[in-house]
Amino acid sequence: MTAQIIDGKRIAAEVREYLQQQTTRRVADGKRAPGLAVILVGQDPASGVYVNNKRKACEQVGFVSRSYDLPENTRQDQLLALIDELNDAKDIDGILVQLPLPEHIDSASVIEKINPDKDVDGFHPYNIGRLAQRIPVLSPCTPKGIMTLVRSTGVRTQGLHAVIVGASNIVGRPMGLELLLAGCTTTTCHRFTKDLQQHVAQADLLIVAVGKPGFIPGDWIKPGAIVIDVGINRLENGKLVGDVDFETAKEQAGFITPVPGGVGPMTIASLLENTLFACEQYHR
Ligand SMILES: NC(=O)C1=CN([C@@H]2O[C@H](COP(=O)(O)OP(=O)(O)OC[C@H]3O[C@@H](n4cnc5c(N)ncnc54)[C@H](OP(=O)(O)O)[C@@H]3O)[C@@H](O)[C@H]2O)C=CC1
Ligand SMILES: Nc1nc(=O)c2c([nH]1)NC[C@@H]1CN(c3ccc(C(=O)N[C@@H](CCC(=O)O)C(=O)O)cc3)C=[N+]21
Repeated sequence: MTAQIIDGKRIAAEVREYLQQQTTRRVADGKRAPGLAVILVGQDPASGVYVNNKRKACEQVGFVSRSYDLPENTRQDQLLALIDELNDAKDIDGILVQLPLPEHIDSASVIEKINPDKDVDGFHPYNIGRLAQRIPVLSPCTPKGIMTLVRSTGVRTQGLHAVIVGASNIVGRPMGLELLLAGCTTTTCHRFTKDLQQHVAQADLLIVAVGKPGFIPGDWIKPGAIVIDVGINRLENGKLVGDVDFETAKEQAGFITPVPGGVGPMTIASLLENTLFACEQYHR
C-alpha cells in the first residue's frame, strides 16, 4: 500500500486565499487590515527562516506586519516593555514572540505578558485553559493546522486512537487536547514512555513532534494509519527531514504528511487565521 500524501502546501495556500478575500472585503468596507507584530530576539538561523516566512505570508494576504528584530542581549524588562506597548497598539491584533528565547529570558513571563486577546500563538495560560474547556479560542497554531490537515483526509476522527509522540507546550500537549475534543481516544508519549513502539503500533492517527530525524521507523506504523510528521530537522547535507522515516512509512500509512510541505506551511496559515479572528473578535 502506498499512502496518499497530505499536501500541506496546497491546503495552506487555500486557507491564505480565503484570508486574502476576507481582508479585501474588510478593507473595501472601510475597516483596517489585520495587523501582526513578530518579535525575534537573537540570531538563531532556523528562527530567522520561520519568521521571514510569517512576514511574507502576512504581506501576501494583505495583513500589516510589523517586525522587531532585537539583539541577543536584550533584557527581559526591555522585551516586556515592548509587549506592553504592542498590547496597547490599536493597529496590532496579534503579537508573536518567536521561541526559543535566549536563556536569560523567562519565556513563561513573556507569554503571560501578552494580552490574551492578542495571543495569536495561543500559548497564554488563559487561552490554553479556554481550549481545555472547549470555549472558542485562539489556539496553538501547529495543532490547529494539523486538525485542518486531518479533516482534509475526510476520515471521521471520532473514536480513532490518536497517539502523540512528544509533549511540548507548543505542540504535543495542546495537540492531545485538540484530538480529545475531536472525539479521539488519546495517548501522549514522551521521554519516559515505556515501549514506545507498542503505543505507536496502536495509532489510527499518529502525530510525531520530537525533533529527531527518522525517529519513527515505517514498520512501527499500523497499516492504513494517518501519519502527521511535525519534526523539522536539517541534516548535515542541508536536506530537511521529519521525525518519521518517510520512505518506509509511506508504504504502511494510509495518509502521510511530507517534510517540507506538510505541517510547516499550515502552522503559518493557522497563525494568519488566528490574527484575523483576533482582529474581528476583539479589535474591530
Ligand atoms: N512544522 C511546524 O510547524 C513545527 C515544527 N516543530 C518541530 O517539531 C519538533 C518538535 O518541536 P517541539 O515540540 O517544539 O520540541 P521540544 O524539544 O520542545 O519537545 C520535544 C518532545 O519530544 C519528547 N521526546 C524527546 N525525546 C524523546 C524520546 N526519545 N521518546 C519520546 N519522546 C521524546 C520530549 O519529551 P520530554 O517532554 O519528556 O522532554 C518533548 O516532549 C522539532 O523538530 C521542531 O523543529 C515545532 C513547532 C512547529
Ligand atoms: N512563538 C512561536 N510560534 C511558533 O509557531 C514557532 C516558534 N515560536 N518557534 C519555532 C516553531 C517552528 N515553527 C515553524 C513554522 C514554519 C515552518 C515552515 O514554514 N516549514 C516549511 C519549510 C521551512 C524551511 O525551508 O526551513 C515546511 O515545512 O515546508 C516550520 C516551523 C513555528 N514555531
